[in-house]
Amino acid sequence: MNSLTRETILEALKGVTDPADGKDIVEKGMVQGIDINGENVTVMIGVDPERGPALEDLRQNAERAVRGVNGVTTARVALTAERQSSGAAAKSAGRAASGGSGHSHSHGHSHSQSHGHAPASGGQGARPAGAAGASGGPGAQGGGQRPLDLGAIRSVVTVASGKGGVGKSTTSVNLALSLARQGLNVGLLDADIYGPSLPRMMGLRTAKPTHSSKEGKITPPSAFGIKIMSIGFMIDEEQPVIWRGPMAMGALEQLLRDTDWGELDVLVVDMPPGTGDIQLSMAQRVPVTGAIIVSTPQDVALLDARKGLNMFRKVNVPIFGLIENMSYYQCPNCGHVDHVFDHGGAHKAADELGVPFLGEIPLDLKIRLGADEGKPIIETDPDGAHSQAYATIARQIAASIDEQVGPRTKPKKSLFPKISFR
Ligand SMILES: Nc1ncnc2c1ncn2[C@@H]1O[C@H](COP(=O)(O)OP(=O)(O)OP(=O)(O)O)[C@@H](O)[C@H]1O
Repeated sequence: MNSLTRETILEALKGVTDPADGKDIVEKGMVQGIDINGENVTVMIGVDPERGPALEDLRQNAERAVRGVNGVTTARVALTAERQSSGAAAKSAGRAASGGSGHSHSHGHSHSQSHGHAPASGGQGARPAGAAGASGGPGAQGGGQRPLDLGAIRSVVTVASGKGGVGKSTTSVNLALSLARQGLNVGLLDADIYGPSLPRMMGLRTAKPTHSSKEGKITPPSAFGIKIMSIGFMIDEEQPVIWRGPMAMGALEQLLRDTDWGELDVLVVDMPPGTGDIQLSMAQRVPVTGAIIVSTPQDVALLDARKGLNMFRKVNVPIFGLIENMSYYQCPNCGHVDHVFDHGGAHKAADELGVPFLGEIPLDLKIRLGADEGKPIIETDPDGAHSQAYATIARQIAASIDEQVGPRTKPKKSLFPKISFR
């Protein structure tokens, strides 16, 4: 059982000072995020982007401090920009200024599980469109936020959950693979910039993106025929300062836009858990074609799932439906089905909330081991019952995509602005 806490990490970081004034970085509110994943700790430190290059010592000191905490095996510290004027943010991200860029980062605190400390995005509405713009204009509420132009990406499907640990990433991976097996060109974006798990789940722990021959673009690693991008590919001890300019959301936008995705029928986005600012920002800035909510059968998770639904509704993102994960346990020997939790809750909730129920995925060791070992069950047991369950859901998603953006046509040429990764 992991005994590491946010408090222990913060305590260690108190010994790290900002060379500008000798004050400790915790006191100064520079610690913007702490993610504890077993014995692996990732810390985000907010700095003025101008000072980024001069603060490598500070970063290394912080990394040493965290590594020195009892129980920590891997410590990663990344510098990110704490404050930017909207003009500077727009320039550095090569995009029109968004409501998210001129925020004041009031919180000097950190997080461990909620992942919810991205800049607030000004609370403005999105224009939820198919990535090709097919369902365009009418969804706008409040204006102000311009969704990114995703060029040759035909649709974007976000996989969200009201709380962590419900199996959202596992579901994203298996649905992406299932969609690919159904003949779609699929990409997978790990939007959980604080606790990225897709590199591990796709067997790409040591993979790295490379520079693309297309100017300003990076070629993402691929696994099982799917292109994957994750901040997890960049955060490591050798190459630690990855996005000192843009803030959390800006980094995510860069990942999205700088990646040479090629032509995709669907980009599956594994959202960070919860319904905080980054999720809202994502839903506003990315032209999401549809959202899927993953929930476990427990009531509390369902309450959280409702929050997730409401968030997407608020920004007019079509909800493709609810999935109940770890729904039941089927004995691998005798086939007996055991409803470990209060089975069927998600189905009932979906009915009450007027959203489609997409299906249920059993609690199964094979699914867990597959995800944890980078060998997703869709690949290891493509014809098994669990893969069939994912396939049934994937077919509904493919149909919903077609409903939103129209049947497959030749994707449009990318209109991404040119930005460089620093
Ligand atoms: N259907 C399932 N059967 C068995 N184990 C599962 C199932 N779905 C997910 N798991 C396991 O549950 C754990 C949490 O899953 P996962 O990381 O996908 O959740 P998450 O909601 O993305 O979590 P986080 O909020 O931390 O990003 C993992 O160990 C995973 O292997």
